[in-house]
Amino acid sequence: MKLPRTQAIVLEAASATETRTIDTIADTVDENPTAVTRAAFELEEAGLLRVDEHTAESVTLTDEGERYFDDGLPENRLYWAAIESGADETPVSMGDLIEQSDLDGSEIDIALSNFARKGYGTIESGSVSVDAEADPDSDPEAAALPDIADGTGGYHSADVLDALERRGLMSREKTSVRSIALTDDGVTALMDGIEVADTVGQVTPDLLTNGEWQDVEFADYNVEADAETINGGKKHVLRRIGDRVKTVLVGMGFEEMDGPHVDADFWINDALFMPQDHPARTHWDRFALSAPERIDDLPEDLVERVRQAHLEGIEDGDGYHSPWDEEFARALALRGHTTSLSMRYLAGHSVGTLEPPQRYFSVEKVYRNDTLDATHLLEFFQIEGWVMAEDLSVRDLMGTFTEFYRRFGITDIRFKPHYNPYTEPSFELFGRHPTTDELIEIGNSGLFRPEVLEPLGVDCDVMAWGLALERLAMLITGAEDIRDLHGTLTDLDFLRNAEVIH
Ligand SMILES: N[C@@H](Cc1ccccc1)C(=O)O
Repeated sequence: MKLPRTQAIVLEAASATETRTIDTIADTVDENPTAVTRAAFELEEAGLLRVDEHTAESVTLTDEGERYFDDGLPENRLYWAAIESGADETPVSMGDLIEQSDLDGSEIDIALSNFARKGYGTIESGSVSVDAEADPDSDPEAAALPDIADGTGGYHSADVLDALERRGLMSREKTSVRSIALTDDGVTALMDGIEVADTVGQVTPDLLTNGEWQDVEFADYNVEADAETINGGKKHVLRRIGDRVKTVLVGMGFEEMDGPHVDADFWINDALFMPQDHPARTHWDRFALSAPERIDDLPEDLVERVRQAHLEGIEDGDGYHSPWDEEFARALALRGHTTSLSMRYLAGHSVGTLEPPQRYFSVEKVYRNDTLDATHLLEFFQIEGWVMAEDLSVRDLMGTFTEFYRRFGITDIRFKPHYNPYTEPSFELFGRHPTTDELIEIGNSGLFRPEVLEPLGVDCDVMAWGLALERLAMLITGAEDIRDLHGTLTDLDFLRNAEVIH
């Protein structure tokens, strides 16, 4: 029988009496496992081999585990230091021991709790005594570390592996292992003799340049063969959705704004007619800067007009009549919303005075001192936007959102009357989560009040909004916990597989 080279050597390396893993075969024939897998599936198709698949668990040391493998477990180091200080005869002061054992920071706590757990001795009112009979070197956790390090740790008892995993010294990973064995037909084929056919599995640069590709016979390509999954680098799902949002908004005629992440309270709050004693302006909610503490320059005329609006109100309105302090307005903080950018643009401070009609947006990070939970992060992306035109109404606002979300396949949008110091009327937006069916808040919006617009020098209508990119991402991907999307608890499988419509 004639077989392509890889198939021939794989068949010869296989046995009828025992199954051998692809990795073992790959080692024996000195080929890469992917090529061996491909050949094995082709041989299976020809009825010459059986390919079995099962999942196996492999265990590896974490960085911390590696460290203890090199230096010894902290509790063992404490034990030996104690023995050396004679703590098997008379108790020794803990402070001295810690110094001698060279344990640092978090290792001390780890050493103490495991020392007690493993019965190496007792710790009483600051003194340590050890049990001379204890044998930390044959402690099963210590004994498992070298084996895990060289890849044979899987044979240790589940209890020991569990304990190491709980301590964060080891992690388990499931891998799928394929093994092969000869079928009867395979044995017969081998006995009849195998010849290597001149087929080529892959086009190489050499074949192309020397022209041989014209003469060689190519191996059939099995598109159904199970191949190794390669997780290549890709843009983060949130970034992909953010990019899509930008494309959609640009398509709807919007231009992009940018500006500082750290900004003066003046732009973040005062220009928005947020009273200086508003609860959101306390240290509870904002991340204030200590160096530098204040912005150097603010546009003086504008500051004066904003101050007037706060104190006395504008023509048809009434101000807050509460104190307004320019120093307070100069304080710097991480922006809690990107409406600071809208203020800079509307004031003519970023790209000069703007005449209606205008449409602007940004998809940028904002920072809030919130409590982390399934729907809140301390930093998130806001989709800020505004439209400046004559005679805008709530209908325009709703129409814009309906249009925007429709581009992402989201058609069930609800509006709830709301209050913002800077918009009137104001609406919160809700969207239905595709898997939980719950309505989740996805944004906040409204028409800027004259108290905001007049000092900025804008004499037509401006409707505006701040939408949460992460919430949009939850609606698009079905993620139920925002922490799956970014942060330290991200679900890697989710990030690898989540689809974003482009
Ligand atoms: N700044 C608001 C969003 C918003 C922007 C503009 C107008 C109305 C609302 C928020 O962060 O929730």
